[in-house]
Amino acid sequence: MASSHVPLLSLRDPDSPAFVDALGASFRRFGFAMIGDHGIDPALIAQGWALSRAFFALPDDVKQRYIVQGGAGQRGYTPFATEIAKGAQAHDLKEFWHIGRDLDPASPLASSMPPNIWPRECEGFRTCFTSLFAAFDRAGANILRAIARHLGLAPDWFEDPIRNGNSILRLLHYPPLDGASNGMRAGAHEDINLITLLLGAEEAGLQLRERNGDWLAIDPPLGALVVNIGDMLQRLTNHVLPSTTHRVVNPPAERSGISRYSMPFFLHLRPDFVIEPLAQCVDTAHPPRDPAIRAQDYLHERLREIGLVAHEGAA
Ligand SMILES: O=C(O)CCC(=O)C(=O)O
Ligand SMILES: [Fe+2]
Repeated sequence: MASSHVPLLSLRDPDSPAFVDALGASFRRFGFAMIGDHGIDPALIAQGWALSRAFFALPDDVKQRYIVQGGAGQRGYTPFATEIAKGAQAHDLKEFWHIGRDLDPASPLASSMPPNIWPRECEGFRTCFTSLFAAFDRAGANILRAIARHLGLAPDWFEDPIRNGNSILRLLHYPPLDGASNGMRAGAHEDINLITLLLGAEEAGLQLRERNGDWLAIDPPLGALVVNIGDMLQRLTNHVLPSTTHRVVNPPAERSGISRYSMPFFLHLRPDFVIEPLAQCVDTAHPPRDPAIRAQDYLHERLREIGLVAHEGAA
């Protein structure tokens, strides 16, 4: 079979027609892109990795103090084997920490974006991840400018829809496998949000599902950003840009004693933004596929499906 791979792009000039074309082509083909030159400070990223390792190395009873009861895993700590991919039999073999946007508590959006919590045990955590959140937010906005151009929209089209977006920075830890583990590091799923920016995929395991059903390993060079389309952008573009199914498979025996760490930034729309297919992506041959829905309502529907929001009556 002809080899296919996700090309490595540079974000040095996000408005250049060459970048816009290459990014658009990669997203249409794979729903994924790889960006080497993303502009996020390597020293800040290195500090982020060190703090993530330090937090997950804490004893379970300490980590569990940072579970936000009734918070749908949107802030703080979510223990090992809590999240489950939609329709999967076994829970994911991962634990994670979520950081959201620091919003003025008086903002009308504050009810759908709870305040952050911070682990006392890890000095510098708040400062580092507040800066990293802002850096991912900027890189994401640049990628969305290129996506807007690719779709024939004004380059600043996404600026207002993502202002005060309900984005989340996730620190992920996939612990060593003991051999008896039932399930997968992350079962096959699609991301809920607009686009995802992921660091850490150089430790093998991430795979995307090609249109023909084959699984394709994502193998970025050290430090590169893996970017993928989520369901909200798929809905907005009437499926022109596909939200591609992906998973994280368990390592071979010789790597199974090693933790895997990754850091996805789920870039979300403003909670009150209404997602409906763009006129640029609809014609008689391609009628609208999905009904209009508020970003916040869609998020809640999906969080229930993956086990993070309790079912009706249990909340
Ligand atoms: O850890 C990875 O490489 C991917 C994580 C992922 O797909 C997710 O958290 O949605
Ligand atoms: Fe994902």
